[in-house]
Amino acid sequence: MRLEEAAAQIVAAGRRLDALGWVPATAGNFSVRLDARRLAVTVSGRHKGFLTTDDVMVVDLDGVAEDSRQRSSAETLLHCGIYRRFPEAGAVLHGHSIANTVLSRAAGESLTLAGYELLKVFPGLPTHEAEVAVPVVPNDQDIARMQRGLDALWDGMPGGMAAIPPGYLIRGHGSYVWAPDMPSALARMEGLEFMLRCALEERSLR
Ligand SMILES: CSCCC(=O)C(=O)COP(=O)(O)O
Ligand SMILES: [Zn+2]
Repeated sequence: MRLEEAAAQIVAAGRRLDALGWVPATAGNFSVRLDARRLAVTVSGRHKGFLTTDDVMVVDLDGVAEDSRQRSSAETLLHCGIYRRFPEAGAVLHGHSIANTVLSRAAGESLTLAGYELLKVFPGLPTHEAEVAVPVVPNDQDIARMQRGLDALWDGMPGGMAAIPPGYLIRGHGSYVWAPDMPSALARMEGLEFMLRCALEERSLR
């Protein structure tokens, strides 16, 4: 994909997720795969609801910036980790919603979503009669170390690549989702966040 098109998609995604309240302050980061070796990713520290195409830059799959004067997202290596592992990933979204933050603090090593119609946003689930165990990983300011932990987790998951859910939660921090393209990534994030919000509300009813 051309950088201009990717940047326009990222700017629009920022507006959408800001309208939903999932990227408060300067939280969140987004990316789109450009080709086999490069991705377009948000510049660090910008408010994601007010992005312009100048707030999107190019890095390689090791997180090295094409233009060394620009500083990419502090979490760039998590985006790279997804594109490196999942060849079908074309867009990655990260947000900090209240639901993902609160539930990830309370959860164990995964958070199971079961019985929701919106489970169909995940691949290979044609019915609500299913469950997805969304991994919950520890937060860590050392992002390279966090990515090594994710790689170890994915390596150890039974069922191979197809069984790995296209998203995870970072405890007390936020969610990551990915999909083949930006519209699908937005749909997955909205679906995941809807189910997390439901789970949170169900807990408050108990
Ligand atoms: C104020 S949010 C703290 C950093 C973070 O978690 C985030 O998602 C945004 O960081 P970035 O460097 O991508 O702007
Ligand atoms: Zn974050």
